[in-house]
Amino acid sequence: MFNLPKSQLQCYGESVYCNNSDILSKCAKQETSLERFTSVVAWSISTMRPLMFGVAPYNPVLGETHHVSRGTLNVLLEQVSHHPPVTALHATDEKDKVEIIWCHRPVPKFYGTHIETEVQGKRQLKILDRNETYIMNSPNLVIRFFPMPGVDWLGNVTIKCQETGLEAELNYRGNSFLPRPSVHRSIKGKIVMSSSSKTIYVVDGHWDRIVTMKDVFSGKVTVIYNAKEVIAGLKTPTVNDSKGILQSESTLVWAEVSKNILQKCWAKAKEAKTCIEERQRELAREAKLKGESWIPKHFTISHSKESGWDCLPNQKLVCSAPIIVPPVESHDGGECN
Ligand SMILES: CC(C)CCC[C@@H](C)[C@H]1CC[C@H]2[C@@H]3CC=C4C[C@@H](O)CC[C@]4(C)[C@H]3CC[C@]12C
Repeated sequence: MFNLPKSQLQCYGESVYCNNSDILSKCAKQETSLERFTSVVAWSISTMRPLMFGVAPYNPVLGETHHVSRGTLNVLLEQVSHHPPVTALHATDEKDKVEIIWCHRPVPKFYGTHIETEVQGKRQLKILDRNETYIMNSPNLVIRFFPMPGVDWLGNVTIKCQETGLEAELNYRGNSFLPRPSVHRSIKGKIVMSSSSKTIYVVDGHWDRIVTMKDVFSGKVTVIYNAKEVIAGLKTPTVNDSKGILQSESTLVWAEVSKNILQKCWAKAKEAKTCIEERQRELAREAKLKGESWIPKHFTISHSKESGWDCLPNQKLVCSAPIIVPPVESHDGGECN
């Protein structure tokens, strides 16, 4: 398998900081709890993007970080464990008063025709002004080799807001054998009031195209998510202040490997990658000898058999980053608001 010239940390980060429309601030701005909830559902879908087959991001080294800002949204990721791999994400936006905390541990299972990676761990989105926390999970990632090569999201996602009692059940589906476009990358689900288990909206569509919701009382159908609008024409983050970049930053850690991949110098890329992995093994060996356990810089991690891995950010706010996502030009009359 070839490497994408970026790290897994960057892939996780992109799903938060690379949005064309302001789908995240919409979650905070909506007036009613039901509107906020449906916006959170749309945001959750926006983090599930189509991934490329045949290319994999780098496996992050322990302590690797990725720190990027987009407008007032500051995102910080850290690889808090290497064996097993655990990635933590913290993002805050002081203007919109939202906070995101993710803690993920991918667990791949190998089958003859595909690899199914369960993405364990939870995602939290907090709307601070309203004192609301939305807790959700990630679907599984399926890398299929046969009969049609492809990467897809599969399985169930639950989104819950305890404060308002609203809940969503989403089911990501795909083709198992027969290629049927209506099923391919489809998503079906419902939004319910958990106390009465009454369905309010039925969610239907395709996560790589359009997702709608239908009001079960009035029958009215509205588009809640349009993949094209949200993820088309995304901007690559750029370095704004090269002196401010941490030694542990993904773009710096993997710079040599990425440079060689982009120049198609495969042997050199491989050499640089082996070098990073060797150093990682060496550090792990030393730490083991000293009986030291690794302490992440930006998160406090906990682990239990029942609830798995959990990460709590050490800082209340993420500071602005030396790498920024350039603003989208709104030449067509502010389409992106
Ligand atoms: C055994 C080998 C081939 C498996 C390699 C799996 C790698 C490529 C998988 C494992 C977990 C995956 C990540 C799981 C969750 C997310 C969050 C989502 O919002 C964007 C994609 C992203 C960031 C995935 C990118 C690909 C990923 C890093």
